[in-house]
Amino acid sequence: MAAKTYTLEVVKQHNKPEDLWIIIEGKVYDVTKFRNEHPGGEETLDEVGGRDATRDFQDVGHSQEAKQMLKKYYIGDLEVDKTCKLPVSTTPTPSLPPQLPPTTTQSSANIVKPEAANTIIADKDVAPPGKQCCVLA
Ligand code: HEM
Repeated sequence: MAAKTYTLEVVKQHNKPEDLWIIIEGKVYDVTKFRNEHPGGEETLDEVGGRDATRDFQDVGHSQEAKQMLKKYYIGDLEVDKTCKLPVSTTPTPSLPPQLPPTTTQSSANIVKPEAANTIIADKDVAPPGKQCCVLA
């Protein structure tokens, strides 16, 4: 069954100690029950409630055990805003013009190579690293 998805607007509403959700790497976690048990403190989680805590979570250098614990609090995925420009790794390959086989009058140097086309698109259309879409903004 497909995972439940939540928009950022919905997640934002769960930002109170008695109703606390956070986002880590595009996944939504309900940490309401965990906040009292968090070894890093309740306030730490309160501060990131209702928003993307990916960077905060990574900056601490959480152990493998901590990463395993995430599963317990997972409630669904963040719905991707389709109007956002995502990093190139998640952008579907753009459709390219059909490539004609080289003829005697057309040198292969004139054919647009898919890698080259991607490079141009990545240069002007993709959000700079660290500014991932609207989520971390
Ligand atoms: C569901 C999400 C989270 C889980 C399951 C979790 C779990 C843990 C665990 C098990 C530890 C003990 C140390 C370790 O094993 O790495 C820890 C420590 C800590 N966590 Fe989290 N954590 C979560 C989210 C966060 C977030 C979002 C932040 C920052 C905003 C944070 C900040 C800290 C800090 C500051 C410590 C103390 C590190 C230290 O004393 O060295 N945690 N966490």
